[in-house]
Amino acid sequence: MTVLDDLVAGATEDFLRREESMPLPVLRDRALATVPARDVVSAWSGPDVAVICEVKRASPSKGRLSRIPDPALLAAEYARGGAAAISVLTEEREFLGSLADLRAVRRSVGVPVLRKDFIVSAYQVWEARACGADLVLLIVAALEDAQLTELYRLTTELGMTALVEVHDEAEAERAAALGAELIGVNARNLKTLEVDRSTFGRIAPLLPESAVKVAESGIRNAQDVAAVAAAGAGAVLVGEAVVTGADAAATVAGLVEAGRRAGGRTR
Ligand SMILES: O=P(O)(O)OC[C@@H](O)[C@@H](O)c1c[nH]c2ccccc12
Repeated sequence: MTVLDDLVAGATEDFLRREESMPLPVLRDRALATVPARDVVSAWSGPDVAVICEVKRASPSKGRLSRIPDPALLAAEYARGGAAAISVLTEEREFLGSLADLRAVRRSVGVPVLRKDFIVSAYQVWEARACGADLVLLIVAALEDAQLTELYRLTTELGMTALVEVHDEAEAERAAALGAELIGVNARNLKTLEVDRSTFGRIAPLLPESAVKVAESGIRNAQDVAAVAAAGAGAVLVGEAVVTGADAAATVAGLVEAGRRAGGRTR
């Protein structure tokens, strides 16, 4: 079993347990009664590199990163620093997240919110919407083509945007074939947990020009933002660097400023 297999197995067990207390028809009614999803991609099509900041307490590779007693407050700090969106890890076992975190964050900010989890079933997509999510992560490495297509369609039908995550050339091809408009390139190999900062530059040229490309993992500072921007990133997704810094809003503002410079604008 790879780390990814383990995470998927755990997330599956957990959603099946939740489904026992909230059957799909009930969840669907909730999701359909939730405020509509916020628009994502059109807002990020300008020259600036959008900065997506993550609420991340822990990870399998690093263990505990930050306590984050109040995710809503942290997300508000990210937004104050200029974050274009907030990613909320809802995986409970290794990342110590929850759907309650997602709901709280969605209420506290005006920018789009991503449910970051190991999504392998329609149930989890409905859950995301019922908690207010505007985006969901779909990890190509965790999904068969038929599942990927089904979950992508459902996400779009519910008015949300899918961030389709790839790690290698073959996955890039599958994301392109899907017609995904938002594609994340994860520099962390979910099988080995190693970060390879050359990943984005290698994979991005294989993706459709029209897709907004998100550089994920291992972004530490302004130089890292500039490097992926030069390789075609329209957005960056940052976790560790923003949860471990002393002043989250200031750290985010520094990355946002780097994203503006990369886009050729200064203000
Ligand atoms: O903390 P970092 O290195 O800035 O990485 C953030 C984000 O890219 C990472 O948390 C991530 C990317 N894809 C994932 C899939 C599942 C869980 C986590 C992730």
